[in-house]
Parts: sequence; C-alpha cells; structure tokens
Amino acid sequence: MITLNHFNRLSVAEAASLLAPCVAVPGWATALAEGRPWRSREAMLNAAQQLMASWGEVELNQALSAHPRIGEKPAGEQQHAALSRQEQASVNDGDAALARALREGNARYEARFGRVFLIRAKGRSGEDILQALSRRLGNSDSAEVQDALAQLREITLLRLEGAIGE
Ligand SMILES: NC(=O)NC1=NC(=O)NC1=O
Repeated sequence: MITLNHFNRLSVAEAASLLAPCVAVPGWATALAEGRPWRSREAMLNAAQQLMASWGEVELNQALSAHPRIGEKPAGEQQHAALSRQEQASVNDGDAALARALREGNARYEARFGRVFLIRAKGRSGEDILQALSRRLGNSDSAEVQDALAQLREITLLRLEGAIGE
C-alpha cells in the first residue's frame, strides 16, 4: 500500500501499472492515473466507482481473464494472483466436501452462463459462496450479468482501497 500523496507523484505509467492488478479492464487504471492529482482518497474512490458504473458484459468478460475460479487458488506470482489467493483465504480448502461442491457448482454455473462464476470472496465462507452460487444459478442471463458486475465492482474497489492508503 502507498499513500495518496505518493500515488499522486508517480508517473502516469507507474500509477497505471500499480492499479492494473485491481481489474483487467483496459482503460480503468489509466483513467485513474490520468485523473491525478486526487485531492483526497475519497475523491479517487468516487471517481473509480463512476468509471465502473458504465461496465457491461464486455468488461465483465475482460475482467474474468484475471479471476481464477472460486476454490482454485491460482499459482503464479503476478500481483492479481496473490490478491486472489488472499481474497479466497476464508474458503476452507481443507474441507474436501466443500471443495467438491464448489467444483461442481462452478461447472454447473459455467455450463449455464458460459463464463466463470464471480463473487467477492473476501469475508465470505465457502458455504456462503455456495449459497450465492446456487441462488444465482436461477438468474436470467441479464440478471446474472448485473449480479456478476456488482461483484466485480466490489472486488475492484476492495483492491483499490488496499493499494492506496490515506
Ligand atoms: N471467480 C472468483 O470469484 N474469483 C475471485 N473472487 C474474488 O474475490 N477474488 C477472486 O479472484
């Protein structure tokens, strides 16, 4: 984590690359880098949320390229893989039945919607995630795009809050 003051003083390229692991949607990190200097962290967070408001199915699919399946803690040292592992820490992968249920749920979801199931995992137990997955399997296509986008916005905002301090 760096301070807002430090973030404001980075080059555009450095600032954008610092924010890149928050979400794999082209342009979002660059727009926040180019919007500097932010007069406050709140102003930056508000701008970030405004940028996310226009996201649709295209951006959702772009972002999913960088989000591993729930329960499949990604290998790799890239920053977004480390963030995913940290976010999924409370998904108890020691519970074989839960892990199997998540694998089966993910497969059902992908067969139904044609994309990886996305949920803000931080603060959620594996059981909570399974319940959400089951509920969302009943969504229409359009409702599920909106549900998944809401989760993507939560993940992205949490990552941004973790990257830039006061
Ligand atoms: N498929 C996913 O939901 N992945 C993730 N959720 C998170 O909160 N972090 C992830 O990588």
